[in-house]
Amino acid sequence: MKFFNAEQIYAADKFTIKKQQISSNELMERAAVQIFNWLHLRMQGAQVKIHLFCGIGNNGGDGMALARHLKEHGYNITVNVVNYSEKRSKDFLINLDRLKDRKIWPNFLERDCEFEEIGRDDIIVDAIFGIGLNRTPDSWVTKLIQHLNDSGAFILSVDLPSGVFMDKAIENTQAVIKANHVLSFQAPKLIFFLPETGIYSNQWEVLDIGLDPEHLAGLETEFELIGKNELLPVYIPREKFSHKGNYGHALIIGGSYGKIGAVSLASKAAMAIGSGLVTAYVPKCGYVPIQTALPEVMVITDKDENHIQDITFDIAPTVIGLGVGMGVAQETSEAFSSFLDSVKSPLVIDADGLNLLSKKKDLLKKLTPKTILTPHPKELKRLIGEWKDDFDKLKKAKAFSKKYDVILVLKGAHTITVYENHGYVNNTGNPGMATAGSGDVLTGVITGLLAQGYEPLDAAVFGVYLHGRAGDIALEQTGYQALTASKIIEAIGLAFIDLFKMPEEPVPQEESNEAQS
Ligand SMILES: NC(=O)C1=CN([C@@H]2O[C@H](COP(=O)(O)OP(=O)(O)OC[C@H]3O[C@@H](n4cnc5c(N)ncnc54)[C@H](OP(=O)(O)O)[C@@H]3O)[C@@H](O)[C@H]2O)[C@@H](O)CC1
Ligand SMILES: [K+]
Repeated sequence: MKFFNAEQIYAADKFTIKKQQISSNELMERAAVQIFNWLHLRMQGAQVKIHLFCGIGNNGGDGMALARHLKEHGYNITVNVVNYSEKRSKDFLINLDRLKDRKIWPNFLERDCEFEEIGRDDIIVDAIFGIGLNRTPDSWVTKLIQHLNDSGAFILSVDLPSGVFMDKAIENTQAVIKANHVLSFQAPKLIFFLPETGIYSNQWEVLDIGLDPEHLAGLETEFELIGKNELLPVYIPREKFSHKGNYGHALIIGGSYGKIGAVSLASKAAMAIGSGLVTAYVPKCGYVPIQTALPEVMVITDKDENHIQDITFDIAPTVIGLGVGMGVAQETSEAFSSFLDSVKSPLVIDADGLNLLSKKKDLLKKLTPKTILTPHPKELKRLIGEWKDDFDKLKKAKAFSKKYDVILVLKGAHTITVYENHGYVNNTGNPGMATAGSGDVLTGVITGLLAQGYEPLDAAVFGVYLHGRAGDIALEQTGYQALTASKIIEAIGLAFIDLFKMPEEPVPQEESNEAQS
């Protein structure tokens, strides 16, 4: 699913209005009816107090139109206009008149006015600002926003939480609505997925308001949300007459005294994701543990007992995953540098491999094209330097990817894979996966996919998705706290099977008809 920017949404509005021969007000009405149906289905006429706060633009217009529908269905509402500007939009004014025609008189909120009391059990509809926000709200609007956040009431935001910009960082965190639920029109917004802005949208849902699908499909976007629809075409099916040689040979290089488990996890994950053969390259102390724990995996040992000192081998792996548990000893660093002089295979580099690259940035130039780097935030900072905010981070990551021709997997709650000018946002995974060894599993997963012939970018995006999905499936048995890296590996098979499950049944007809009435 694509993430559109504000200009693309405005243009899609215009295009749709022209093509479907409707007025902009009719489009607003569609949006408002969708929100009304959502609320009505859940509230079934309950007399909980609903406080609507509407701006003077089209986000406010959505709120005014919603107020009319709520009133007509007997809901207990108060309507407030947050009068932050004289420049009211045409469709806001039309909907204000329609409210007045029905004898509903909104309270007009201005600087220095008193705000109405809101109970903890009430509901707030936030339609103050939408995608048109272009500067930080005034201090009195900020105070109102704080008043709403402090009320403890359930906040439903229209399109996005008021105070979040579509394309830049928040300047004053006090001036942002903390939404319990966001009903976003047509497509999700990138800001729901970035840590600094995502915290303002506890939950979100997309409402289809019928913008022209062909027009939207033709738009180029910098970011997209990854789900089954994006990945099914990427999946490489298993051929009946194939053999293990068709599925590649993954070599996992890493480990040091006390950290052999990292290689064990990565190798096991590479096997579970379907690599034909897997070999682990470890210091001598890793030989017995890996041979004992993983009968399917072959082992090559370094000349040293405790640290890797010389990366040479006489096998021809399809792909190499390097760095997990490896340490940053001087000898390891030198061995890594001379290994990069001759390596031709595709590479996945994680953990201490990344730390070594950060220490000697010249090594980045020696990487095979489209090497996949999988940094967590601290490792990323060492690689690309400090960033000001999430948007700056993405900009720097793109520049870094272009400069060195690498694929960056920015690990986080919503991992984003960046290649050149594009970002692929993941939507699987859960906080239980913030656990030791989870990253080692991801390295194994991506390496194992590359071994099977997936293109590097596909392997990275698909690997991140499957790793997260396996974590979600494992969570059902373990809960957040007891989720371990080994449990993620065990669920990889189910993550593949889940890829081909049909989506859940739609809501039965009677129920959806009720919502329209
Ligand atoms: N296809 C869709 O998705 C559809 C979208 N629809 C809805 O339209 C919404 C976008 O509406 P919108 O363009 O009127 O902008 P909105 O956010 O209401 O802001 C209003 C104005 O406020 C101003 N302003 C900005 N910052 C400010 C500040 N700090 N303090 C004071 N003023 C400030 C700025 O005007 P300016 O003063 O800069 O000229 C801005 O224009 C969208 O989110 C969705 O809810 C649906 O109706 C139908 C289909
Ligand atoms: K809003």
